[in-house]
Amino acid sequence: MSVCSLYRVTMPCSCSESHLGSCRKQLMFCVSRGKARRRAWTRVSCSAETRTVVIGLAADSGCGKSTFMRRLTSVLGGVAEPTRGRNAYSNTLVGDATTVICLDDYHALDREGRKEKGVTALDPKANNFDLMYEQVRALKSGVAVEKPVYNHVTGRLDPPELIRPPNILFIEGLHPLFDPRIRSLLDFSIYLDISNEVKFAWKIQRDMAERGESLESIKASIKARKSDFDMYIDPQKQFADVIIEVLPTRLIPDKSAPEVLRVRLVMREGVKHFTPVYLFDEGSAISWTPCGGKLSCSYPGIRFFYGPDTYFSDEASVLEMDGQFDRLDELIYVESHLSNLSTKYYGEVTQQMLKHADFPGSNDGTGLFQTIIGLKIRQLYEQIIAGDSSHGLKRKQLRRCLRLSPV
Ligand SMILES: Nc1ncnc2c1ncn2[C@@H]1O[C@H](COP(=O)(O)OP(=O)(O)OP(=O)(O)O)[C@@H](O)[C@H]1O
Ligand SMILES: O=C(CO)[C@H](O)[C@H](O)COP(=O)(O)O
Repeated sequence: MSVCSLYRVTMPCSCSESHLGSCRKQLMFCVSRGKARRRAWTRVSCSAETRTVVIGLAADSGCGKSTFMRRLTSVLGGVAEPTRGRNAYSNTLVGDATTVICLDDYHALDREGRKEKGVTALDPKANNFDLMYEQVRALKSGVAVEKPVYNHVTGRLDPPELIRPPNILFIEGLHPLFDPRIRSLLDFSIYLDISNEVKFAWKIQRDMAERGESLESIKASIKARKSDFDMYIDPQKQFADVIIEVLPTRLIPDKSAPEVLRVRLVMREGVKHFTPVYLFDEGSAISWTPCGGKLSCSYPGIRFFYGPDTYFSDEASVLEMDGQFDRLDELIYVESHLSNLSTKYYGEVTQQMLKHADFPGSNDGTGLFQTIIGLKIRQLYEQIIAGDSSHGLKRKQLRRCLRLSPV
């Protein structure tokens, strides 16, 4: 009887039962005289995959990126927290499955340098796109990086921090969609398009109430950034897969009331792993005023609209919500009329919204659409990983990526 050496092979497989993990199977087999004799599947384990999915979130400063990120990381499992350890001024958030890096960290000119050269942080000259590209590319391929840290308190660059590749990497900031090399690394992209009236209202609320700035200085800062915003930030929306537009309501005639919002979720057609959400009937144009016995609406009420549209000459679907909810638990009524939500169980959108009822925008379309995008990103991630796994099962590829180790 020949002596048999035992080998173990680890290979990917699909893992529907896992939340955000992926599945690895181990095959034990016995080799004698160069031939595999006996084999047995030994273990199926759900574990973090090395594949990093990269999502870009672009918006001007004070447009709700951090608030959006808090919702997203909650939907994706876990709370994203500041990186523990060395730098208290780190801008990075690390969660169980996600890492959020803020692209302010790639400012090539610090506050003093920008002042000397007379440029704003929105100007590409003030940012190091080569390094941004190299580091996002490294993380996407599973390699940790030493990322710079821009310190918003001192206005200087601090010593770099170590960033390990997560399951999902969010790059948020002023320019995630600016450089074509970086755009090519993104699996999905979002642009927050906040109208001037609303941006102004949010900025006043934050910078006056929380940071003690004067109304005059806020106005001056918005004015000083306006031309660079129009030139370098706003055009990025043409490259986004999904755009969330936030505008004043149309429900109150002759008044731009930024406290009541009309929010439009623009979803480009044909985006890989993303199916647009629809109301009642896919592809139809529908206007819906749901305020009746099942949804309490005080003045000025709520109006939904859904229909096909074009965005920068591309086909898109738009879902719009104007107005605000009185009672968040009644959102289930709206949720039950929406399709393609990528929920895992009935009422998941409502449950997520109730969980974070204290976040800004929870009673209007901003919170609702951010939550839906979170669920869509979760599905996108799972589909990408499942795709990798089933490809991994193809024999030729499998041979290339097998890790063969004697037991
Ligand atoms: N959906 C919303 N509804 C109402 N207010 C909001 C909403 N989102 C954000 N805000 C408010 O706007 C202000 C800016 O939000 P946030 O800090 O999330 O923006 P940001 O884009 O991360 O800003 P920065 O880039 O300057 O750090 C905050 O005061 C926040 O409460
Ligand atoms: O636009 C910004 C962030 O999105 C900031 O203005 C930019 O990062 C510069 O920061 P600071 O004003 O703290 O020097």
